[in-house]
Amino acid sequence: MSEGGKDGTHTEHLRLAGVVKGVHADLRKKYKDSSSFEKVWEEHCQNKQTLCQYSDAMHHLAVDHWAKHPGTRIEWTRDTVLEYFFKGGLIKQREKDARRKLHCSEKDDSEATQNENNESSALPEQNVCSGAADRTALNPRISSYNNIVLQFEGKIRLLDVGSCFNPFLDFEEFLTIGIDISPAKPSVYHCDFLHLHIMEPLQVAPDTMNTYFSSLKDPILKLPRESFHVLVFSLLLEYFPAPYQRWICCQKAWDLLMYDGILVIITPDSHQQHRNASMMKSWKRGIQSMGFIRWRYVKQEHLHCMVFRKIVKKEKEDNLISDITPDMLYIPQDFNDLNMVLVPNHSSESMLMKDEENFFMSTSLTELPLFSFDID
Ligand SMILES: C[S@@+](CC[C@H](N)C(=O)[O-])C[C@H]1O[C@@H](n2cnc3c(N)ncnc32)[C@H](O)[C@@H]1O
Repeated sequence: MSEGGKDGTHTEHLRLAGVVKGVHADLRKKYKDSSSFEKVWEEHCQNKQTLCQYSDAMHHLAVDHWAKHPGTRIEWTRDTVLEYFFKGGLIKQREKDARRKLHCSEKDDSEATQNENNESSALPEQNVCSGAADRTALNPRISSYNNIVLQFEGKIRLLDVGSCFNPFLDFEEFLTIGIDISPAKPSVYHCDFLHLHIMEPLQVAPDTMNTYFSSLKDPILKLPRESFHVLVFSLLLEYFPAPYQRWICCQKAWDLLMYDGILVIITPDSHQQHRNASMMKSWKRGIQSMGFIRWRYVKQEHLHCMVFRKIVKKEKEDNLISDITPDMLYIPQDFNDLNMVLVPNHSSESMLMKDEENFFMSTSLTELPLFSFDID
């Protein structure tokens, strides 16, 4: 490619990144200046021109500038989902659950009470010790708990929230439903996930379920509880200016997933892994308090990639006495006005966030993991 061509590509990359970051910055500013987020969000969703510019820019950024090589967040998600369901991931977790349950019952027999006043008492693994397995047997809503791994005559049902350009559609292992407030492709359904209504579960056979999801009507206003094997939030949560919106999204993910289903969260961060380690710990604790357990965490050069498995939710009382709040799903941009810098010659897109900057400016998101671990 000629120098002129490279320059042209670089300029276009900067322009697209500017559009995306400009929309994020504008939304955050309006949220900070307003007392009603609902109003800000409603106006945002009605601003079709801005939304279309954003989705078009995001689509081109992802397809023309980031995804020139294999190994993107999309491939990482696909490989990880397949590993979890088909290459022993889930089975190993179930074996660990069984061992833990055995260990807990042995412990219960030998020690009547041991006051463990430490952080681990807030972890969902303790659910198993505190009777969650019994609740699983008793609660009819949890009837799918033991079936999920056996139900794959069909495809893995995957709900891609904030899908934009439907990057998972072509993977034949998945029955993909892409939803977005502003789809960049006709195959993506219009849907505001924040206002999605959750219906009662469909009590039907898996193939009937798949037929149901293959014939959804646009826009999507409601979806049945406990019907997806996978939910994906790829570059979604940081779009929202308020932590409680991220919280609502994770709670809805829990509602929509089958037991043992997984929530994949991918969020940008171009710093070294340790820089925002406390933020990731906070996310982990907050999300786990909703009835998830983190199965995998990978830090790539520009991304945090997380997988949470849906387990039995803790009893409400546990959360009431704890310090769990939606603010745990914070991002640096929430309170870091110092991160705002003015970029000359970018007029309306001049408010750029340093924490987002390296990410959206990076030429490809294909780096190998810097850091990765499973839950134990
Ligand atoms: C940064 S883009 C990510 C696109 C794609 N997931 C990816 O990884 O490249 C964020 C997307 O989330 C969408 N979005 C934001 N809020 C949403 C909501 N409440 N419901 C559905 N989609 C939403 C935006 O329209 C945008 O397309």
